[in-house]
Amino acid sequence: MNNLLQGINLYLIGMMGAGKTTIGRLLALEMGYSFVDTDEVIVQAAGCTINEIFAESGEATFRRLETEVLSQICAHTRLSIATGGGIVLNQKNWSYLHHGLIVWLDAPVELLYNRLAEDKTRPLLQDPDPKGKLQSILEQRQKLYAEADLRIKLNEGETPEQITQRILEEIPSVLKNPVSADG
Ligand SMILES: Nc1ncnc2c1ncn2[C@@H]1O[C@H](COP(=O)(O)OP(=O)(O)OP(=O)(O)O)[C@@H](O)[C@H]1O
Ligand SMILES: O=C(O)C1=C[C@@H](O)[C@@H](O)[C@H](O)C1
Ligand SMILES: [Mg+2]
Repeated sequence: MNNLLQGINLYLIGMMGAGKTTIGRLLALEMGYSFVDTDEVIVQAAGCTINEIFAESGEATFRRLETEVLSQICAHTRLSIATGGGIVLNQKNWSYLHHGLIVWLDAPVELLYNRLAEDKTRPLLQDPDPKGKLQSILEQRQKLYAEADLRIKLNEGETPEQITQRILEEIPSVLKNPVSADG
């Protein structure tokens, strides 16, 4: 699997809770890539949590940091990158994402809700109606996520390992110059 993408970066996009961080780590291991998570880089650089950045500086500041981090990451190769769920909102980010292969983890709202109902680390879900909020965010972003090179529809009950294998199997179908089995 080490030569599957010939060094180009793989970017995972999708809603919060879709599994970008979880699957991104596994893909990195399988492909012999390093793993980077834009949310984690932002937290390390800012020295505080995403909740704190949103509360103290606002979402616009978080989005600026996100773009800055992405611009630096995309200068590197051989990376599997888990992005933040809102990375698709800024048009400028697409110029960076398109340096690599973009994979959309497309999860239904019900699945996202089941995973995140007890999770307090996503500021946008601290809402009296978190399921309704997930639904409205997905409606706003659906068309943007659909700009990905590869869409992976997720089903309840599928393990991270199974999803990772499915992505690896589907990647060759969207490569312009796929690597042959022996190359
Ligand atoms: N296939 C799966 N089956 C069951 N649980 C999963 C699966 N994938 C991820 N999870 C769990 O769902 C939660 C959210 O996953 P993860 O943090 O990877 O999502 P994310 O897309 O990175 O979200 P965010 O955009 O907020 O960073 C985690 O608790 C993770 O362990
Ligand atoms: O969907 C979103 O807008 C977000 C998703 C997370 O990954 C974090 O980037 C943050 O909580 C915002
Ligand atoms: Mg994540």
